[in-house]
Amino acid sequence: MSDTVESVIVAIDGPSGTGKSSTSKAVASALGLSYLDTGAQYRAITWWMITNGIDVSDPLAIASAAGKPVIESGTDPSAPAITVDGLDASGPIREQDVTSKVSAVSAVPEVRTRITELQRSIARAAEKGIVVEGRDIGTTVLPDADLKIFLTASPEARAARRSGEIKGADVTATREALIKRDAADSSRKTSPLAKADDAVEVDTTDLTLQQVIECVVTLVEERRGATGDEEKRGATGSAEKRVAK
Ligand SMILES: Nc1ncnc2c1ncn2[C@@H]1O[C@H](COP(=O)(O)OP(=O)(O)OP(=O)(O)O)[C@@H](O)[C@H]1O
Ligand SMILES: Nc1ccn([C@H]2C[C@H](O)[C@@H](COP(=O)(O)O)O2)c(=O)n1
Repeated sequence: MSDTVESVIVAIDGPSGTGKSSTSKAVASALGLSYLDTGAQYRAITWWMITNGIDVSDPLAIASAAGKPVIESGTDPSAPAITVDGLDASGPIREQDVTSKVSAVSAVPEVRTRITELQRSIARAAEKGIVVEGRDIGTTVLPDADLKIFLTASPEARAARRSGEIKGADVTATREALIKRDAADSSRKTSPLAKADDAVEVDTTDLTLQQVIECVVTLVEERRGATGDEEKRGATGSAEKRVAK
C-alpha cells in the first residue's frame, strides 16, 4: 500500500462574510495545502483601475485596461500575499473605496477571463493541492475540483461578524452593504456567485469558526480517501488534469 498523500483541489464559495477566507486558510494550513484568495485578485485589479484613473463606471474602459496590470498571488496560507505591478497591494485592496467598486469591475467579462486564467495556472502549479476560495470556483474556475463547499450564513450573523472587525461599526449599515454586494455578485451575467450543483452546503450561522474548519477538514479527508481509491482504479486523472485549461 502506498503512503503518498493524493493531491486535492478544494473549491470554497459563498456570499460575503460567510467565513470563506478564515476557513480556507485554516483548512489549507491543517492539511499542508496551498491557498488562493480569488477575491483579493479582483480587489487588486480594481485598485489598479482606481489608481490609474480608469472610469470604473465604464465597462468598456475597464475591458480595454483589463490586460495591463501584473497581478501576483502568494499561496502560503500563513502569509497570503498579493502584488500589483510589483507593489504590495494587501493593505489598499481592503479599503472601502475598493470594496464599493469591486463588484462593478469583477462583472466585466474581460476581467473575469484574465483572472480565471491566472487562477487556473496557480491551481495547476500547486503540487500538494490547493484550497481556492471565491464566488465562482466550483461553477466556473475549477468545475472538476475534488470537493466543492458552499458556505452560507444569515445576513445578521455575517453583519455581526464583519462589524466585530471594526470598532464602532454600524451593524445595520454593514448588513445593507453586504446584501447589496451579494445582489450585484449574484446577478451579473458572467459567472455569478452561485452554488455548484455538486457542492456541499454548510450553513455557518450557528457554528463557531472552529466547528466549520473541522467540518471542512473532515470532508476533505473523506474525499481524499475516495479520490485516492478511484485513482488506483484509474477512474480519475491527476490533479493537474482536473484543472481545466
Ligand atoms: N463561524 C464563524 N463564527 C464566528 N465568526 C466567524 C465565523 N466564520 C468567520 N468568522 C469571522 O467573520 C469575519 C468574516 O470572515 P471571512 O473574512 O473569513 O469571510 P469571507 O466569507 O471570506 O468574507 P469576504 O467574502 O467578504 O471576503 C472574520 O472576522 C472571521 O473571523
Ligand atoms: N471568485 C470571485 C471572487 C471574488 N469576486 C468579486 C466579488 C466580490 O464582491 C469581490 C471581493 O471578494 P472578497 O474579497 O469579498 O471575497 O470580488 C468574484 O467576482 N469572483
